[in-house]
Amino acid sequence: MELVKQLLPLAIKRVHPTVLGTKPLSCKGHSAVLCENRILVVKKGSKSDDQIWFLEVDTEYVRQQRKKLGTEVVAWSKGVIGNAEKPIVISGPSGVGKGTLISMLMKEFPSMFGFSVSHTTRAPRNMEKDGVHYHFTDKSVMEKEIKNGKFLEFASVHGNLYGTSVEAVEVVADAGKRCILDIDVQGAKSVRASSLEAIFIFVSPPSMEELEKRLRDRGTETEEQILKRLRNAKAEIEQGTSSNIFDFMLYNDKLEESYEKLKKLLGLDGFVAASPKSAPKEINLPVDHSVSKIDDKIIISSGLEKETKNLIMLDVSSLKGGAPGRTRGLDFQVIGASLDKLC
Ligand SMILES: Nc1ncnc2c1ncn2[C@@H]1O[C@H](COP(=O)(O)OP(=O)(O)OP(=O)(O)O)[C@@H](O)[C@H]1O
Ligand SMILES: Nc1nc2c(ncn2[C@@H]2O[C@H](COP(=O)(O)O)[C@@H](O)[C@H]2O)c(=O)[nH]1
Repeated sequence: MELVKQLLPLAIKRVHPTVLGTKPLSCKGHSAVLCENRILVVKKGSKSDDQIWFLEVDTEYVRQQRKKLGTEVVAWSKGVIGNAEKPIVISGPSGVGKGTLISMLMKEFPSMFGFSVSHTTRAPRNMEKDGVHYHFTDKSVMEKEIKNGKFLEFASVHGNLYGTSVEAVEVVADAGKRCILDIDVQGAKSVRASSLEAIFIFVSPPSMEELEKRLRDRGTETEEQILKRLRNAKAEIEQGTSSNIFDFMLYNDKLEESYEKLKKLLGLDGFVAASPKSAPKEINLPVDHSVSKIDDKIIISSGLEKETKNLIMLDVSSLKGGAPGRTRGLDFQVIGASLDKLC
């Protein structure tokens, strides 16, 4: 009822809110039901991985963005089946080995992790591919997109803009994978302050001398850029090790040992990468259906006569996450042909 009170004046005044998040593609119709601070939308005739969407109207993220953008805001978040775990934010000074550790993880567990491809205004390095390593972008374009609320976080790092778009995180969740973000300390601080639940790891070098050696040996930066990155590294290490942004510190001395420690803190030590993923329970919702809500349960019913009704239940209390990004943990239960059990 509170949400209706909030939405009604907007509808009467014909307020056009800023719409954040990727919008659902059009479909043959939809049903919708109010769930506290968001509207659950069931698309008709869509594929099983694109049936449930949430239009967030008064969630923490929406309130934050409303304040930040100074306009009315709503945000889309797609419901994804299964329970992919929280994203992982990996931070640390340039050259410490974040990218190397992430590549090792993605190589060993390709079906488990997906990389959040950031936007940047810096020029591509020799081997870097647009859309794979970064989305290489013009400064003016990126600044406009920042104003339009496209980014979960952004920062000016070593003289260039870098940012994580909401879409970059959503693409990974859609693939049913756990998202890894490689971002600087300012970015980690912004994500920590946002409503995206994540775990935060700070990678630190054995010494400044070793950090400098790694940066120089990598051979990707000019002398001027190396010196700038090393100057910034001191402040980043100070912030990373003294603030309460990070859940874990990872000391990257010997690479293989550090990788084993990383796997341990992610609960992956002894995990057999080839073990089959438990298949998520997919249900094709009927095209003709109605949706209702009983306490925390959403009931999707099809069939006209009471005796022939097919009932599918979704427990909204077990949902996790939401905008920015996907709403995880959709779990449908076929509960047969009677509502009596629930009432
Ligand atoms: N434990 C290690 N011991 C020695 N060399 C390492 C170690 N970890 C990474 N390196 C090397 O250090 C260099 C920098 O690593 P990497 O590119 O992964 O750093 P990064 O933290 O991702 O840097 P940036 O933030 O600039 O992207 C690479 O050449 C890599 O091979
Ligand atoms: N705040 C953000 N920082 C980012 C993002 N993507 C990368 N980075 C950080 O930038 C530096 C430099 O990266 P490089 O590729 O130029 O060497 C490094 O510390 C990255 O972690 C981002 O989206 N947001």
